[in-house]
Amino acid sequence: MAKKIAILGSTGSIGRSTLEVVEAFPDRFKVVALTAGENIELLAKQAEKFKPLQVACKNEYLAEKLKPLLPKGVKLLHGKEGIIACARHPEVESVVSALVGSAGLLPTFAAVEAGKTLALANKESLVMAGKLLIEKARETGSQIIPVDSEHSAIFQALQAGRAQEVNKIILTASGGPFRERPKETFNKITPEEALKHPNWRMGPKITIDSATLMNKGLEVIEAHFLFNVPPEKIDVVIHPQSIVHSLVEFVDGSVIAQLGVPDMRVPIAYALSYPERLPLPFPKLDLVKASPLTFEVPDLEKFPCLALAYEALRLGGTAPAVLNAANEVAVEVFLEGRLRFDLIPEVIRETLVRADIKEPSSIDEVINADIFARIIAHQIIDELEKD
Ligand SMILES: NC(=O)C1=CN([C@@H]2O[C@H](COP(=O)(O)OP(=O)(O)OC[C@H]3O[C@@H](n4cnc5c(N)ncnc54)[C@H](OP(=O)(O)O)[C@@H]3O)[C@@H](O)[C@H]2O)C=CC1
Ligand SMILES: CC(=O)[C@@H](O)[C@H](O)COP(=O)(O)O
Ligand SMILES: [Mn+2]
Repeated sequence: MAKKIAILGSTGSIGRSTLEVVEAFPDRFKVVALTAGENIELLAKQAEKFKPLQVACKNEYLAEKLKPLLPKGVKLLHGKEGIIACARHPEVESVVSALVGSAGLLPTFAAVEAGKTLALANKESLVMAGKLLIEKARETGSQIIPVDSEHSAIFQALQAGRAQEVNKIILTASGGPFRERPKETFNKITPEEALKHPNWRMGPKITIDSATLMNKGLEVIEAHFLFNVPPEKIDVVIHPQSIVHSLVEFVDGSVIAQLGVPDMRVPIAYALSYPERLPLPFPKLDLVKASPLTFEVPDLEKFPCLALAYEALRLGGTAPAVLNAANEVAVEVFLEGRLRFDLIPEVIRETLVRADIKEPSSIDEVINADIFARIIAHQIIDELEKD
């Protein structure tokens, strides 16, 4: 029987890679629902090809434009409610959460609330509301399987031992495009330069996060919530080749790693087929060609975002949500050309100082923290513009 899936964010980098996996295994997966933001032309093409029961896009205006492009019989929804309805669709077994940023929080939470298996790419939802999401998953029996390459690697490596035998988790980071660039020139970095990731083709937001190392910071927080490991047992090591996707060190000193070519279709397929492995028809790793594999200590002075993420995780409560919101604002404004690259961490640091941090008891409280942090971050950017 084909597994029935919903893909939230099917027009994005992860969404499109997921559909390539589905296309390679048409008997294994049936697309029930697809959602897009603004790219309704691509959504219409995907609907034509994969024949979902239901689709949703960002708003009513776009839905009106999408309507005539859709094949007959496909139900059309829009807005947050429409995307949430796709996540909760009664026929859906697995939800791929591939929205970017805080827009992913409510649909991801809805999938977990509905007890779906969650193939999670949208790391921001775990960063914002990790404790609440994990608690809800326990309550509903929803299984969360990571799609993020490092977390997929850790998820696989953890299967080599027991929870109490884990000494530490080691996340690998490529170091991004500015690993070797002198810090004194960071004020001159352009969006075009920062959008050139050395190893992965990804959406713009995560590509900038990789360039600041905030992506690794978000991944430390993601790992903490997914695997219930304290921050002091989560290390980051720079590995410029992105072949070793991450590692787990056990109490006996054994270190178990997962390796592979940098291709997101591999962790996506694993998250969809787990515990099975699919015979993927994609390029495999040639160890000799990939050599040498090298490792370095991250430079926290050059890349303060990583240290800020550890700090937010240690502060707890709404601090990771505040960090995430400030980062989303700073990245957006940087991409608009209105904020210097080297000021991204300054905006985040100052937002954390000014925000009111507390323990959230509901998703609504997390969303409030996100809204207030965005206001503060914009104020800080306005102040910086005046200087
Ligand atoms: N790309 C990668 O290789 C990896 C990504 N991730 C994570 O996966 C997630 C997705 O990343 P990626 O695929 O690169 O991002 P993209 O920007 O490529 O895609 C984002 C998707 O979300 C949709 N979207 C954005 N905003 C909204 C909104 N407000 N309402 C509805 N839909 C919206 C976009 O729609 P549209 O384009 O139609 O506007 C698109 O389908 C992120 O959390 C990222 O950190 C993790 C590991 C690797
Ligand atoms: C593919 C993936 O999982 C990304 O999160 C990737 O790891 C980004 O690369 P960096 O290691 O440069 O952040
Ligand atoms: Mn990753």
